[in-house]
Amino acid sequence: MSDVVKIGVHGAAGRMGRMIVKAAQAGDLHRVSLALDSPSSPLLGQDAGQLAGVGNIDVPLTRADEFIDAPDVMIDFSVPEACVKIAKICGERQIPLLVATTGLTEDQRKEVLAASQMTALLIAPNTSTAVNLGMKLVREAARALKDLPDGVDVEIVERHHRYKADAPSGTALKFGEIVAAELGQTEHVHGRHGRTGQRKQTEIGYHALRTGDNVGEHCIVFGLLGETLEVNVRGHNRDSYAVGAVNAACFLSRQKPGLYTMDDVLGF
Ligand SMILES: NC(=O)C1=CN([C@@H]2O[C@H](COP(=O)(O)OP(=O)(O)OC[C@H]3O[C@@H](n4cnc5c(N)ncnc54)[C@H](OP(=O)(O)O)[C@@H]3O)[C@@H](O)[C@H]2O)C=CC1
Ligand SMILES: O=C(O)C1=N[C@H](C(=O)O)C[C@H](O)C1
Repeated sequence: MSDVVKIGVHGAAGRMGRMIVKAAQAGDLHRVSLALDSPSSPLLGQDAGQLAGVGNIDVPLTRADEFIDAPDVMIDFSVPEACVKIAKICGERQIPLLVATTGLTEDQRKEVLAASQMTALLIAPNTSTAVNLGMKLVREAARALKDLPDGVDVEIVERHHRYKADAPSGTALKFGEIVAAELGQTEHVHGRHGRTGQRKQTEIGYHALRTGDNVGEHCIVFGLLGETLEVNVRGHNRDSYAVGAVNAACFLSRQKPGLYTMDDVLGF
């Protein structure tokens, strides 16, 4: 039996989907066997490799609601509504699934999570190694600063390209979740405007910049009296997300049903 991991890409014609196709075709450990996209995509039928700029790979872009042959693992970089649908299919067909799509509502996230009862599932708002290491550093910083007599103010600034549809980023929300768990913050404040009054100690602030073609930057600010600590991660291009996603997918393809994290993949 071939050891080459057959990868399905959901959202394959998108900015990230094309990067995933390119990364999945590199080397000899994995290959794209399925490329799915919107049933209304004008690109249906076109070769996924051609769309990704890597030449013909004999994998046509196919409607996400009409695929027969199951891959060894599915990678989802799509939109929330489609993510929920593919998670249901992958759960029912026991296809391991990496969910990278962000902007899901709490109800949508719960629907996706149900798939982990039947197959291996990893929900990763960010598949970059540097970002996930940054999350580890932020957890340590919050843990170290949580009992300061004068307190610590945490604000998260994220920067993304003008095309991004959700705000703040899923990565920023995950950073906030990590900080809140350590500091016990309960109020997530998105932007500020008007006479807000003094900042409360229970707040975490989020600020989203949308400019140009920024592929993703996150700065977690720990404000103390007299000094500031910042953890900053900046993407140069989308390669870090794509390589991280393909590595995570190959990890998932070997796992039993259950919920996994990027820390499991990276060994952090
Ligand atoms: N976890 C991570 O590391 C990262 C996560 N992301 C996240 O990935 C997601 C995608 O980002 P990006 O690639 O920039 O976005 P794009 O909009 O470029 O890609 C989304 C793709 O999904 C397709 N799509 C829309 N509706 C459906 C459907 N019903 N079924 C299947 N496919 C559908 C879109 O097709 P169409 O254009 O025709 O609508 C498009 O091809 C975002 O949520 C983003 O936040 C991004 C980078 C890194
Ligand atoms: O939309 C993007 O581009 C990105 N989205 C993800 C998020 O919302 O965290 C990950 C990365 O920051 C790029």
